[in-house]
Parts: sequence; structure tokens; C-alpha cells
Amino acid sequence: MILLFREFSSRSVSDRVAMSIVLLIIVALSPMTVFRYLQGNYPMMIIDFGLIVVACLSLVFLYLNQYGNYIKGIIGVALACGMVLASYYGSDATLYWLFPGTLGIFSMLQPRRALVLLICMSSALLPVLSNKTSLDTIFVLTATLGASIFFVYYFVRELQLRFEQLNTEAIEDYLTQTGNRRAFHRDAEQCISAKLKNQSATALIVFDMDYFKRLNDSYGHGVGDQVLKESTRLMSKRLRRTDKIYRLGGEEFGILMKNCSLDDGLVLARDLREFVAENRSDKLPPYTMSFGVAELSEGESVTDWVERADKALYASKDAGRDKITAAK
Ligand SMILES: Nc1nc2c(ncn2[C@@H]2O[C@H](COP(=O)(O)OP(=O)(O)OP(=O)(O)O)[C@@H](O)[C@H]2O)c(=O)[nH]1
Repeated sequence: MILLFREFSSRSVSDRVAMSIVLLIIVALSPMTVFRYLQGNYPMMIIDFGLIVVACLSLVFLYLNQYGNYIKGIIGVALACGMVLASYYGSDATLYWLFPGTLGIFSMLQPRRALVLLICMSSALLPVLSNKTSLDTIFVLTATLGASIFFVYYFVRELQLRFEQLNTEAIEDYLTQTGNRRAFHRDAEQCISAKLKNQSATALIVFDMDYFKRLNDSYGHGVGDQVLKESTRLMSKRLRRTDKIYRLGGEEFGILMKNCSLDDGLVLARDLREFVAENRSDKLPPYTMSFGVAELSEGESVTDWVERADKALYASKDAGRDKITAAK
């Protein structure tokens, strides 16, 4: 139980909602199943028992963190079907469960998927209800349920868009739209974990604009900004999908190259330097960059890795700039 609670606290909101729903289903429906059996209400007993079995299996998969999206989809569909069946076999009071059920589905699934599922559920409810309740009730239920689905959809969609926007702002550099230092540290830590797991090599290229203070002083900060934007845009065009560029601070950038050795990193750094030199805009003053390349070593921390690459970068500066140096 303690393990389950710890796992629960470390999970995303949608995982927690999914786990809560399945736990709630198990806890609430277990005594209900016995009660239905004693009442002789066998159809409802079978529905409840089926839901408990699906809930237990789902909880196991959610706990193991496997097939999370599929499981949440299955829980959503099971919940929707359960609500339709319960509306048919249960008393009129059962219909109140349609509202928390709707919220549960929205909290677990992507808003669009939840909307489609709930529209299907509502469509299935109409013929089910027409057999057992008055036209008045059907009308009020359809209107209130439809309005709830509509409002919750727009609320959740808005939240999701804002969350995505905040998430992007938290890991992206505003000026160059490259990853920021926070994103770099997160991804570099992942590279270290990958190396520990399967020995996959990662190269880090750091580069820094040459004589950038002079460029700023001569042409203004606006032009300096344009140079930073153009150079990183040109480089991004040249990178593979698995490579990513980050602004480490000021006019220093880093590129993480997954599954690449030191030699691969040196080849790419040369290619990037040439590509930028050949394609930079005539409207901007000429600019160059100095590079340092380091392959991640066994047992190395992010700080040590960057420090080695930085030392190589300083060696390029000392050698006259517009140079590439491999880290020792
Ligand atoms: N335009 C602009 N300038 C920046 C930005 N971030 C840092 N800088 C400037 O970059 C300059 C860096 O100067 P230095 O550290 O002396 O380096 P440098 O002039 O490039 O000299 P070397 O690196 O030795 O070639 C400073 O003048 C900073 O103000 C930015 O976002 N935009």
C-alpha cells in the first residue's frame, strides 16, 4: 500500500486520475457486487464484476507504467460503456453518475479523444433512455450533459494549450528558439543514463561567437541578436533530427549529438562552420565561431563534460579563433 502511494505521488495528473478511478471502481463496486447478488440483480452484478476485473488489470499495468495511454483509453471506453449500461439497468438516480464520469474521462484522455468518446456515449444513451424514462428527463439530461461536455472540453483544451506554451517557454531560449540551459541539463543527463544503460556514445559540441563584443559595439545589439538568430537557424537546418542545439548562456551554445563519437562530432563541427560561412546573409557583418568537441566519457558528470568541451573551445580561441578543437 505504501509502495502504491509512493508511486501514485510521483505520477502525472492523468496517471493519478486513472489510478484513482480504477481504485474507486474496485473499492466502490466490490460491496455493490455482493449486494446485487443478494438482491438477485444478476445483469448489474455481472457489469460490476466485469468493471472490477478490468480495473484490477488496469491498476497493475498503470503501476508497472506500461501501455499507459492504451490503458487510459481502455479505462475511458470501459467507463463510458459502464455508464451507458448502468443508465439502462440502474435506477434513475444512476444517471447522476454521468457527470463525474464525464469529468473523469476528460482528466484522463486527450481532450479531443475524450470529446469523441463522450459524443459516442451520449449518442448511445439516447435509445437506451428512450426505453425507460420520460421525454422530459431525456431532454433535460441531454441538454445538461451536452453543456457539461462542451464547457469542460473548452476548459481542458485551454488549460492544455497554456500548459504547452508554458512548457515551451520553460525549456526554450526566447531569442534563438533553441533549447535553454535547463533543457540542456535535462537532455545531457538522459545521454549519461543512455551511456550507463547501453554504452551509446554522445558527442557535445560547444561553440561561441568570435569578437562578439566588438560586433555589438560596432553595429549595435540588434545586429548582434540577428547574428545569434541567423547562425543558430542555419545550424539547425544542418543537424540530424536526433541532434539538438541549446543556448548555454550569452553567445555560447551547445549541440548534443546522440550516437556520435568524437570523430563524428569533429566532422559535424567542420560542416557547420563551413555551412554558416557559405550561407550567412550579406546584410549582416561577417562573423565566425570557435568550437570545442568532447565525447562523453565513462562515469562523467554533465558539469565535467561541459568543462572539457569548454577547455577545447578556449584552445580554439587561443589558436586564433574560427577553429575547431577536440577535447582531451
Ligand atoms: N547582441 C547580443 N549580445 C549578447 C547577448 N548575450 C551576450 N552578448 C554579448 O556578447 C559579448 C561577449 O563578449 P566577450 O565575452 O568579451 O566575448 P567576445 O567579444 O566574443 O570575445 P571572444 O569570445 O574572446 O572572441 C558581450 O558584449 C555580451 O554583451 C545577446 O543575447 N545579444
